[in-house]
Amino acid sequence: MSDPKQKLTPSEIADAGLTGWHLVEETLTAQFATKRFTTGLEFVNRIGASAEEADHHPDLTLTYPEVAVTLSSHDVGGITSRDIDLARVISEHAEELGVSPRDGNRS
Ligand SMILES: C[C@H](O)[C@H](O)[C@H]1CNC2=NC(N)=NC(=O)C2=N1
Repeated sequence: MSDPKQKLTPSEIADAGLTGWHLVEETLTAQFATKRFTTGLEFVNRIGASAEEADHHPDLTLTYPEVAVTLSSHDVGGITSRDIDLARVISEHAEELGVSPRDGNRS
């Protein structure tokens, strides 16, 4: 899982063991229950900063009371280690803010 340009297989993605993230049509998606709009906004800002740092960018939807995240690597048309790494960072931000993934299923 080290080559950031290598498209990962569904089983490699499952092996990453990401809680709350789901494989949907070549993307990795998660919904986080934020309870308050301002918490969602802070969550989105932290994700944005990490995305800039990584130079890898998710699709984000901020609503009340949820933030939806979709990750994929546009250049290869699928999921790479860049998405897995960013998903982990996003899950860490969620934990720090007390934001929980909508369910605990693994992808
Ligand atoms: C040059 C720069 O690294 C690329 O354009 C990056 C920027 N952010 C990106 N984000 C995502 N999700 N996929 C990409 O292929 C991508 N490419």
